[in-house]
Amino acid sequence: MTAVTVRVPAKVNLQLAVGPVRGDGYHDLVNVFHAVALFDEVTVREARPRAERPLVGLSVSGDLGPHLARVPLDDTNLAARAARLVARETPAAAPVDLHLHKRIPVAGGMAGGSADAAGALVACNTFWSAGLSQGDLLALAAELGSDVAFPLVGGTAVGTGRGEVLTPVDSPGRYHWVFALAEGGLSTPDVFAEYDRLRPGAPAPEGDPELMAALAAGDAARLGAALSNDLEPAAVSLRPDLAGVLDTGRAAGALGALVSGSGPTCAFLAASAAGAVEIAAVLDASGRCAATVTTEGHAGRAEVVAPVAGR
Ligand SMILES: C[C@@](CO)(OP(=O)(O)O)[C@H](O)COP(=O)(O)OP(=O)(O)OC[C@H]1O[C@@H](n2ccc(N)nc2=O)[C@H](O)[C@@H]1O
Ligand SMILES: Nc1ncnc2c1ncn2[C@@H]1O[C@H](COP(=O)(O)OP(=O)(O)O)[C@@H](O)[C@H]1O
Repeated sequence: MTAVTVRVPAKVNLQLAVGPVRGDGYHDLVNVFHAVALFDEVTVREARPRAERPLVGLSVSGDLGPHLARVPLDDTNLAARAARLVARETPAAAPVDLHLHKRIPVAGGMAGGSADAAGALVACNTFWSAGLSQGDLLALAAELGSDVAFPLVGGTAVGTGRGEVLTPVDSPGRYHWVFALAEGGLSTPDVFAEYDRLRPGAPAPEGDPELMAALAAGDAARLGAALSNDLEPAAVSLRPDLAGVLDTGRAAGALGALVSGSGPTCAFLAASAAGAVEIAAVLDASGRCAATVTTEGHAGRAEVVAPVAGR
């Protein structure tokens, strides 16, 4: 095999209930992940011959403008870390070049780095014929971050613990989404710290039965009304301009609106594909966001799209 490409989805959180800070610095969550059809692609190929061949070489491309420069190309890149974890389990692993083609905004609350890490786990497992099971990959994902396991499962799933313990949700609905992308990003730890400041003594997180009923029924209007994110006040406190973005999308007819994860991307649920295009047009014309993306959910999990056989 000379190359493997894995396509891996972004996420939005349909519910994000956040408990008090734990002894280890994390927060217990009830995190309803929903994969959307906005994909990064992770390609692994045999490393080009060069003077010094690191185990994992890294390059990045994409149309994200200035966002792309904020993707680290050193050992801290989550996808490179993921590749090295697979190599740890695969003594015969030969050096590879890892390429990330990014469409998911960076530090946008849509788990782009986590998606790349999940994609790298799947791609390296395939490329090196490492033989790791889905359970093995989920365990490695949890070592990398709270959000890395979800793209290995895809669809819609409830995350508990710090978000890494996943229970898939059966949902027949096909939902139409608009994402309003922001200039700049928000740091996830900063948003959790602002949450602790705004809400000392938060209660233990609880799932929302109304949201689960809306998902089971595939009822977009009901789902829109049930969307919730405990981190939203913290994200808006750090980025007050997001309040205007949310109001603009709501006034344009969104069934529901919320900050995605720790933000600053804002997500809007539309009644139809045409409705999503209209909401996006209003957001674009408002000048309140950097760009918009319309797409659908839920999307599938990380999957190999282009294995290239032979040498
Ligand atoms: C908020 C969420 C919602 O899905 O997503 P993003 O907005 O980042 O996409 C996640 O919980 C982010 O998960 P992830 O980005 O993987 O975070 P991690 O690397 O595990 O942790 C980074 C930091 O975030 C905080 N953190 C993260 C998860 C959690 N359950 N409690 C926390 O307090 C901690 O300060 C931690 O040091
Ligand atoms: N492959 C990657 N893509 C994007 N960011 C990455 C990656 N690896 C590490 N990072 C770092 O992770 C931070 C969070 O990025 P990202 O996962 O895109 O956002 P979020 O956690 O808000 O969903 C970035 O600011 C960047 O420094």
